[in-house]
Amino acid sequence: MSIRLNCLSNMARRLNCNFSQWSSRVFAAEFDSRCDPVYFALSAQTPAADEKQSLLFQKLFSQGKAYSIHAITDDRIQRARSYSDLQDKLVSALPKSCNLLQLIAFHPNVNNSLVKGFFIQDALNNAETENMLKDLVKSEEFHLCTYVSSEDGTLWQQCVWSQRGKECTDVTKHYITVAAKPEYHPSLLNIINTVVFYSFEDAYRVLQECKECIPESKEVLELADQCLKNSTKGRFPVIVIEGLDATGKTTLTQSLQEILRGALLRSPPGCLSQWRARFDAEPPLIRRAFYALGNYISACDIARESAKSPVIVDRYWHSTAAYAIATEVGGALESLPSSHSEVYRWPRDLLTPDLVVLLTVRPEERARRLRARGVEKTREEAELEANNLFRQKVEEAYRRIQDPACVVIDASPSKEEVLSEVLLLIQKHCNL
Ligand SMILES: Nc1ncnc2c1ncn2[C@@H]1O[C@H](COP(=O)(O)OP(=O)(O)OP(=O)(O)O)[C@@H](O)[C@H]1O
Ligand SMILES: Nc1ccn([C@@H]2O[C@H](COP(=O)(O)O)[C@@H](O)[C@H]2O)c(=O)n1
Repeated sequence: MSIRLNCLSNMARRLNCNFSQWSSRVFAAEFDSRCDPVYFALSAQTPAADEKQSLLFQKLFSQGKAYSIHAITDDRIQRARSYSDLQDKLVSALPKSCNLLQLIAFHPNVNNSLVKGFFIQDALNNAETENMLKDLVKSEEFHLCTYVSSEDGTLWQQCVWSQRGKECTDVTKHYITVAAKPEYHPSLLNIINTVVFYSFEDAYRVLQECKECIPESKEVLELADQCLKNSTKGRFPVIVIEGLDATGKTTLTQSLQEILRGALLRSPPGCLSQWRARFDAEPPLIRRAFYALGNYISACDIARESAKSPVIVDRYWHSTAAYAIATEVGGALESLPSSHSEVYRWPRDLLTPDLVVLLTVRPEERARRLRARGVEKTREEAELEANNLFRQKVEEAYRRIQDPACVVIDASPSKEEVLSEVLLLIQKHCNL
């Protein structure tokens, strides 16, 4: 069986072997991002045997040998980067007999309590797997557990492994019980200020914390320092064009610029282009903070240009938030935060456009355009094409963002038809 990697993310605060820290956490192991995870908790007491529970745990733990592992550090930047490194190590070094799943631990309804790691099923109970995982624990960066059953196979325990001198041994054991499915998907606990930032300061702080490990952050921060934090819009309208890849944003924004004799800007702005690939390679916490700051830097240009002419913007805040939310939230479309959730609010200190148009295109037409263009796709866009569910989630998140909400138009018709529809919208919303 090949290594299967489901949707992934980052870890929260330091985890040690103190049972009290873990006892109230719920764990979720995700077999498939489209289905509900298996939720389980730890218990100090021997739980009553339960046939249904036992069958569920058989599926999870008894595939040869099972392990869980996650990074341990208080530093959120280091934690996010360790998680990414761990993912790379596991994907490249685990034997083919292993199945790699996402494992998260969280306190239900407690924001930012989510801790992310991996669950490993080794069908062949390979010594190589155990040695590799024990080596990782030696670096003291990671916390490793194994899962063992009672003799009759009805009860399961989690054993925490720890480095004692030269030996890595299991030091504590806790019973495992099935936990209730939480009201909201646990990934919602870590959206605000982890992948979506609602103020200049919050995004800026992340890059400040990165200065040592990512020297390029200093240059991005210098650019951010130069921009006015509360950019005020000029008297001309600001029109943002949003949409998934190949929905026609570039085509439309160029036509609008010509017809309205306006300025054409984009987010992230050109001055950040040289660092984009660098930050795209970083974990979501850092990558999303970079894009968030990009919006504030673009806002300065928008403020300046809107004093002189109408401004057309190719992607802005809606893109930053929609992609971040859709990527972070595992599971089905229904797992997205509900329409009234605060995650869809506009940042209080970011320049607000007069009109945001969301271009939507039927999936077949979008795929046709992508093929016709024949350009290399970014990792995320390649995933978009492969993953129809993710595409739907990004689009739905776009639609839910408020104040300003986007006006959705079907951009599947010809370029001329799309342009005239958007010009009508501009007339209606922007007094042009
Ligand atoms: N209304 C339309 N009908 C048919 N083809 C279109 C239409 N609008 C754009 N296209 C074509 O679709 C392709 C993608 O368009 P475009 O580059 O404008 O999209 P985009 O949203 O800017 O993509 P990206 O976000 O990847 O830059 C181009 O080849 C373009 O000529
Ligand atoms: N304001 C923005 C703009 C873009 N992104 C991220 O970039 C990707 C799409 O950019 P393209 O240049 O390919 O159009 C997308 O994956 C977004 O995550 C952003 O976050 N904010």
